[in-house]
Amino acid sequence: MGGGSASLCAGCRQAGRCRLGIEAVETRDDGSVVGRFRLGAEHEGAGGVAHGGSVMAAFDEVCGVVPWSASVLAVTADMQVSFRRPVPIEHDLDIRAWSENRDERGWWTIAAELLLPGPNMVLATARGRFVERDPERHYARFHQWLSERTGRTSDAHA
Ligand SMILES: CCCCCCCCCCCC(=O)SCCNC(=O)CCNC(=O)[C@H](O)C(C)(C)COP(=O)(O)OP(=O)(O)OC[C@H]1O[C@@H](n2cnc3c(N)ncnc32)[C@H](O)[C@@H]1OP(=O)(O)O
Repeated sequence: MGGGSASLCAGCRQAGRCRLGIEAVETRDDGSVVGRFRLGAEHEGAGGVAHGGSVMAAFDEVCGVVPWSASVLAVTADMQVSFRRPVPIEHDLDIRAWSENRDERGWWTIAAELLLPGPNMVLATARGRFVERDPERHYARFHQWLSERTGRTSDAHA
């Protein structure tokens, strides 16, 4: 994914828009990624402040673009988020994400910060580990695992 508008995940493709309000994702020459987005009223927790889970989803998405920009699918293994200031809804926001490490087993450590443009204030930070997966094998293995345990695959892929 180069500079310009964001590609959509499978769920958002069905909706025809990024439901997290991610408008543009740009990959820089150094491999870092900047996503500009705006959380709408449907992401309000209370008092004009975004729900923490929506902020975490935005971090997950933009961090996932870092390996994706290197033509690698890496799934989230874990992520820690620090909420430093309330995150406003209906406001331009930036997430900057970059790789801190990629080991020989295909584990990435990706760090990110959510900024309020203008004052350029850090509102939240994240650090997560992402694991490289062959997309075809990963999702085939998932469906097999699910059907072995439940007798059915996920409804979306039945
Ligand atoms: C177009 C625009 C895009 C836009 C591009 C933007 C991309 C955005 C990406 C966003 C990123 C995401 O949200 S990704 C979605 C959230 N993350 C996930 O779904 C990951 C779920 N977790 C896992 O699949 C696994 O635990 C891993 C891969 C994280 C860790 O695996 P590992 O440490 O290497 O070890 P491994 O032995 O392989 O697996 C650990 C245990 O998980 C099981 N396991 C591993 N893989 C699977 C699997 N596929 N299906 C079922 N089970 C599995 C193993 O059997 C084992 O069970 P046992 O022996 O212990 O019983």
